[in-house]
Amino acid sequence: MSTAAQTMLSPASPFKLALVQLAVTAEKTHNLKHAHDKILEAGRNGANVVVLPECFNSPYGTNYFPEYAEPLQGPTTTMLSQAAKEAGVYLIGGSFPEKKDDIILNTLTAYDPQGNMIGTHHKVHLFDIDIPGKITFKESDTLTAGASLTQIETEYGKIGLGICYDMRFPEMATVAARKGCVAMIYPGAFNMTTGPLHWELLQRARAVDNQMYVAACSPARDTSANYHAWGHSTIVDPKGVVIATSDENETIVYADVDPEQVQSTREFIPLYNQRRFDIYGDVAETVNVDSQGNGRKK
Ligand SMILES: O=C(O)CCC(=O)C(=O)O
Repeated sequence: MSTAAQTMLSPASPFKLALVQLAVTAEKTHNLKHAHDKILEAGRNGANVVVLPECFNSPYGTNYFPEYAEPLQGPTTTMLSQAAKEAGVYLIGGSFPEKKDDIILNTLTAYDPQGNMIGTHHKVHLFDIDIPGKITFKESDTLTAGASLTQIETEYGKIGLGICYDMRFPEMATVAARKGCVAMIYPGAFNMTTGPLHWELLQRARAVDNQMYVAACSPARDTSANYHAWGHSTIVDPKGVVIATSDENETIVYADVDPEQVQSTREFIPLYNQRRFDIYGDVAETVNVDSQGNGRKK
């Protein structure tokens, strides 16, 4: 292990990662209780870090966001904090529509095993696409985008966070990797058009580019809902190999994450230390905006 690569990684130890591919309904109270039960189940099965899907407390759809939105301190984060503490796990609590003054954000909150909130991420790239005859979706109709990147510190090392469409923007994962994260984790909810095309490919791409673990956690597919999630929650290792995945049904996907794999991958194929920042600059240095957008390059 070269010193240069070692110093870029935060102190880290192996952990068991669990992705809860939750069956989400239109009933918020039920979703919260069900998510709570599944977090505890993952904890009983030995998980150290548990992840929920994007928009786990409401159906996914721009029309639902205003109806289900709640303040940051509300029933959803109360449940998440309690569940993290009861299960004794780090919890990357999916996302929910957060009402903040007169705007709605797609918000991810993360907790330590004592139930303290240790990070929030507001989806930075809103899902606005139009594939004629297939899917049209415009999150920006009701949501406001976040303006900063988020990495959390855990006893297992640093973890970078994004939400779904954020996965398509490679800079986010690259910044996280260069800031010493061992994994990039995305609660997400791809669909039946882009899911089969890109869901796994994007995760493998982010993993192989950055030589880090990448995981994405989807809701289970509900064919009676308006939006049919792709499912297939997946964990990819730093070599780009899928080490755990699923179909579209409710399940919990588990894998062991070993930060040593990040180090050895970077040693065998030393991209990490071969970057030519003298030619194109270091994205981790140039992208450093706070929640107000200060620091953004003009
Ligand atoms: O990027 C995609 O294809 C899907 C993104 C998405 O569903 C989302 O951001 O919620």
